Amino acid sequence: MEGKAAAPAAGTVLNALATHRGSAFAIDEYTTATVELTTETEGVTGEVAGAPDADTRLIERCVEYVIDAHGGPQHVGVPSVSGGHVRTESDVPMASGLKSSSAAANATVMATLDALDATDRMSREDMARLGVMAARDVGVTATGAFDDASASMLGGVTVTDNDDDTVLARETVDWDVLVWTPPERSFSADADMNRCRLVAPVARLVEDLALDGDYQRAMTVNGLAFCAALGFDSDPVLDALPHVEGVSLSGTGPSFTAVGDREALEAVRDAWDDRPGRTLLTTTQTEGTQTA
Ligand SMILES: Nc1ncnc2c1ncn2[C@@H]1O[C@H](COP(=O)(O)OP(=O)(O)OP(=O)(O)O)[C@@H](O)[C@H]1O
Ligand SMILES: O=C(O)C1=C[C@@H](O)[C@@H](O)[C@H](O)C1
Repeated sequence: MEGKAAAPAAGTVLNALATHRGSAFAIDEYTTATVELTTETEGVTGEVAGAPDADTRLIERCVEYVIDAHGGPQHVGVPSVSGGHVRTESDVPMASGLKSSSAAANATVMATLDALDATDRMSREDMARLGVMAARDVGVTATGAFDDASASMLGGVTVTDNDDDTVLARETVDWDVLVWTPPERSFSADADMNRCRLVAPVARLVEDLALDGDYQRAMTVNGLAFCAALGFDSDPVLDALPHVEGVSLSGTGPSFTAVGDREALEAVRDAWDDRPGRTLLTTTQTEGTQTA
């Protein structure tokens, strides 16, 4: 029994760390999960291609949850599924603000369902919720990050309430996207929630703008507020503002994303290329997570 799925990374419109309401958009960069299930051995093992020391608890827990729900004798007969192995391969740098954890969880949940021939037994929103449950269990998230998970699962841009894991709004968007990823990492679980709560009034304004569909201005206000709250230099935002309306720190950093038309983003790239790390010109993604 083998299944495979690919989930897109995402960028931030509104960081949920202040109010637990967030907004994110899917981008055309992927994490792929391959899952093999067995009826012979007990337990689930995980592997991240090219990163032998990576923490695999999130993807293992995702497989376990899907087996618990859909791998029993009533679904697959006897013997039922008892274990498996999951391997991820990713273009999305880990812990860089581009929602690597949500992409890994979504790809793994859908790949496990694919291995069970059961992708039609769950709604896509519920698949994202299962990944969020696993992320909460293993402690890789601050709020559950349903904003990131839903954007990566459904594609387009979503606005969510991460306390009850509901989608408040979803739209498809067609933007070019510039990403700058510095060499450092920044784990969401280590973010200073107390400092983020200080910018809650600004986060509520960003939410209003996002729910009005004014995503790009929302993003920029978010970027300035969360650079201050999370201790990141806001100069990358200022570099971009002569050229685009939408630019922000993504997730809990250190990556930044800018959105707009390609010519404007090429001008931003000239400025961001002087910084250490890598820049990438890509686009938004509207299909979300898919079997591969
Ligand atoms: N390709 C992957 N395969 C397996 N697990 C992964 C993968 N990518 C990320 N993870 C898990 O997610 C954790 C990083 O989560 P974290 O939320 O800090 O990063 P992020 O999602 O990239 O950041 P942000 O939420 O700011 O965008 C890793 O420690 C690992 O547990
Ligand atoms: O771990 C979390 O709860 C989050 C992490 C970041 O990606 C944020 O951008 C997101 O809104 C919530």
